[in-house]
Amino acid sequence: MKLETKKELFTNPLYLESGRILEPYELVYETYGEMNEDKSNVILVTHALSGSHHAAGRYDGDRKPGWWDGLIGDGKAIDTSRFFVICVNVIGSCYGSTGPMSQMYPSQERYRLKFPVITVKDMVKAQRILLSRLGVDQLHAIIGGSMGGMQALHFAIEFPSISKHTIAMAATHATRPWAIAFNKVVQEAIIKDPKFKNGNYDPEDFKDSGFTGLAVGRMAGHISYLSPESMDRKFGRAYVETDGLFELFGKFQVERYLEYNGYGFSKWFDPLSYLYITKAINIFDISRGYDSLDEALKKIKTDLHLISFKRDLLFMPEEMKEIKTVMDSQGQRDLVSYYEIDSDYGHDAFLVELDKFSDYVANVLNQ
Ligand SMILES: CC(=O)SCCNC(=O)CCNC(=O)[C@H](O)C(C)(C)COP(=O)(O)OP(=O)(O)OC[C@H]1O[C@@H](n2cnc3c(N)ncnc32)[C@H](O)[C@@H]1OP(=O)(O)O
Ligand SMILES: N[C@@H](CCO)C(=O)O
Repeated sequence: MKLETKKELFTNPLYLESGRILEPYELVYETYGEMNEDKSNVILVTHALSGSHHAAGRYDGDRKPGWWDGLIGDGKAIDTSRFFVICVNVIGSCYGSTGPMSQMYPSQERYRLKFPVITVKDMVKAQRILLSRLGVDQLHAIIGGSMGGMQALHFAIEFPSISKHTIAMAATHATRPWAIAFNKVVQEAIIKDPKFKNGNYDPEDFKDSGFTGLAVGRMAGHISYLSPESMDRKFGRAYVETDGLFELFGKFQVERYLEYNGYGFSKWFDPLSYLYITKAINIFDISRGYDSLDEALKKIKTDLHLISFKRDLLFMPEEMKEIKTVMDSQGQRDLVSYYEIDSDYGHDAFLVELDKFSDYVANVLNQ
C-alpha cells in the first residue's frame, strides 16, 4: 500500500459557523493507494475525537499502525489496491492541522484561548475545500465513526452530491446531555489543573509526567467508550498481583488500566485541543440551521448507511435509528439503511471489533 503524508496551506479565510474566521489555516492528511485517472475511486475516512490523519499503515519505528489499519489496506474492506483513500486531521486537533497551539498570523503567537470555537460542520467545510484543491469533486464514499460519523452526516447534508455512499458509525444526530456530561468532567478537570495556567501552559511541562487534569478527565471518557460487559471480560475483579487487598492505594486491574491509558494519553494529546474538540462534539446537531431534523435530512441524496453498536453507551443505537425513522417517514426509504451490530464492547467497538462490520463495509463499497 502506498502511504503518503501531506500538508496544504490555505490563505483564504475559512468562514466558521460562529461567524469568526480562521485565516490562514493548514490541513495535514494521509493518502493510501493511487487515485485513478478520472478520480472516481476516492474514499474519505473521517476520524474521531483523539484520532488523527494516520488511519492506516506504519512508519519506520512505529509500535502500532494507524487506527483503522485493520480496515484500510490492500485486499482489506477499504481496499487500497482499488481505492484512493484520504484521511484529514481535523481543524482544532493537535496533529498538524491548525489548532489552538498553532501560531496566529501575523503575530506568530500561539492562539491558545484566542482560537475560535469550531464545529463539526467547520471541520467538514475545511475538508471540502481541501478536496477541491485536490481536484476531487466526487467521492465514492465517506466513512467514519464517532465524531467521524458526525462528519459523515454533515457531509451528507451540506454537500449532498459529493459522495455516492456515506457510512456513519457509532454517532448521533445531536449530542445528548449524557455525552455532554462526560465531556464536562474532562473539561473541568483540564481547566482546574494548576498546570493549565488559563491556557498559557508550556507543553514541555507535561511531556514526561503527563497532565493530571486531562488524564483524570480522559479516564471518565474512557469509561464511556467501554461497557460493563467488556470491562468484566477484560479485567473481571482481578487485582494487581503486587498490591495488597487492604492497601489503601492497592488497585484493581481496571484501575491500573484507566491510569495507564489516562496518564499515557495526557502525555501526547494537547489539553486545549481536547477542550475545543469536545466543545465541537457537545454542540454537534445536524439540524442547526434548519427548521427541524426532518428538514435537514431532506437534503440527503447520498446512499446513507447508519451503523450502531448494541451496547454503545455514549451514542446509543436509538439515536441513529431516529435518523432512519425520520427518513423513512418522509419518502427517503430507498436512500437509508440501518444496521445494529450485535456487540457488547461499547462505543469503541468501531475501533476494535472490525471483523463485525468489515464485510458490510466491503459490500457497500463494491456497489
Ligand atoms: C479514530 C480514533 O479515535 S483513533 C484513537 C483511538 N484511540 C483511543 O481511543 C485511545 C484510547 N484507547 C483505547 O480506547 C483502546 O486502546 C483502543 C480502543 C484504541 C484499543 O482497544 P483494545 O485493542 O481493546 O486495547 P485495550 O483497551 O485492551 O488496551 C489499551 C492499552 O491498555 C493496556 N492495558 C490493558 N490492560 C491493562 C491493565 N490491566 N493495566 C494497565 N494497562 C493495561 C494495553 O496493554 C494497551 O496498551 P498500549 O496502548 O500501550 O498497547
Ligand atoms: N475513543 C475514541 C472515540 C471517542 O469518541 C477517541 O478517543 O477518539
